[in-house]
Amino acid sequence: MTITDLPTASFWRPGDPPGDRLFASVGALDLERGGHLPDVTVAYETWGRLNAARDNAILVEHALTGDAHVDGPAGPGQATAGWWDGLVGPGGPLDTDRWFVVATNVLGGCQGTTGPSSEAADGLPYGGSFPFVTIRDQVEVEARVADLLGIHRWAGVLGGSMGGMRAIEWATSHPDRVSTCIVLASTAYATADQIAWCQPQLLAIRSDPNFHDGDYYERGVAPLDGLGIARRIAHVTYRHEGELAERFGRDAQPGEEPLGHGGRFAVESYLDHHAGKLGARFDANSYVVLSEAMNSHDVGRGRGGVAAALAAFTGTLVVAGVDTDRLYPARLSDEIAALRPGTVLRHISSRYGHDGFLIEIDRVGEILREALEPAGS
Ligand SMILES: CC(=O)SCCNC(=O)CCNC(=O)[C@H](O)C(C)(C)COP(=O)(O)OP(=O)(O)OC[C@H]1O[C@@H](n2cnc3c(N)ncnc32)[C@H](O)[C@@H]1OP(=O)(O)O
Ligand SMILES: N[C@@H](CCO)C(=O)O
Repeated sequence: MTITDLPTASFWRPGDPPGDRLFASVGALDLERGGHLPDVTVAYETWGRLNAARDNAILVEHALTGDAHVDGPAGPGQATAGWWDGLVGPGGPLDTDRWFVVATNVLGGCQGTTGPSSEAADGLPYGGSFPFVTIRDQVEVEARVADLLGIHRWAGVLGGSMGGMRAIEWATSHPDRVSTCIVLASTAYATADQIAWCQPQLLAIRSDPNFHDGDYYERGVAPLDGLGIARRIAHVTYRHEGELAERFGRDAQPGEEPLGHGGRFAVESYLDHHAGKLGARFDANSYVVLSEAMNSHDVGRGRGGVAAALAAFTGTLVVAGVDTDRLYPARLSDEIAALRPGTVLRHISSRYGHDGFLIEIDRVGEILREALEPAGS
């Protein structure tokens, strides 16, 4: 296994410079559900310095469409600033004077880590032949990156939504390698409701005539209609009904007449906008692979249930739900706390719903500071 500054996998922008991302080559991987990847590369970013004792490292886990660029200005090849801007830096909640912060792009993704758009052994992108990966596989890959960086035990592993799934899986499958685990707007297992919302999204992508069972890269046309519909469905679940009512009500999109053919309500235009934005930065195959990985999530699967699985973790577990989250309702955080004695239960109050874990930066910062303080003092 090696660390290199050369990318071996990327999507949309194969000619883009690597920016400030780093790349770790973690070797071949046998997957939980039987697939095999001969050569896995992980894109990651770091902030701060690893201390001599190698005990000040924090792993930040991104959500479904996030990436390793947690904080900082937009770099070369990066469309936006970090998705948690303001949390990482000197004096910040993830204080880089104290912590060495690491963020990896997830296995199966499309922002530098091996995924369906990466080159397979035949020199062509995997496309539809990319194997089924689970959250456990993703954590296994991250454990190899930790090995490469010389980090045996993380002072903290934290994330929201799909990132929270990986965080709690870390605490479960590597209990001796995590001091503090922070799980935001997430769950110990994918619920029936989450799997149900996912199904029409995957159907939309797979029904797009440009999908071709995932083998569309060589054809030069991506299944953006399907991906866009998936994002629209998902985005509604990420926001709160009351927020949409307050922001958009029954307003017409300016210049359009929704009470007739073709005109849109403002909220429809808003969803169209988010669909277009995602299509410009994300791969439909990765969307499918990561959605199915989320559906696989259950820390208790094959381990005697959630409570038995979490019993092995003796570090600090902090969970926080968003009070208006209809996709990962706060009751799922409460449930983790009930099943695992000693869990610290916090809440994030937000008008935005699930996306509150991305938007309520001040509250998230408070929770992180409080959670990490004992471990670092
Ligand atoms: C390298 C990278 O790209 S990193 C990106 C990684 N991103 C992530 O991990 C998270 C993905 N992002 C998200 O989930 C969401 O975008 C969030 C949570 C960040 C959005 O949070 P918010 O700040 O609440 O944004 P909101 O949902 O209100 O959307 C604002 C956008 O809608 C647009 N909008 C608002 N109303 C309308 C309307 N009626 N019609 C069209 N567009 C509209 C705004 O102009 C704005 O556009 P912009 O984002 O292009 O500037
Ligand atoms: N808005 C988030 C939601 C997923 O939790 C994302 O796109 O990653």
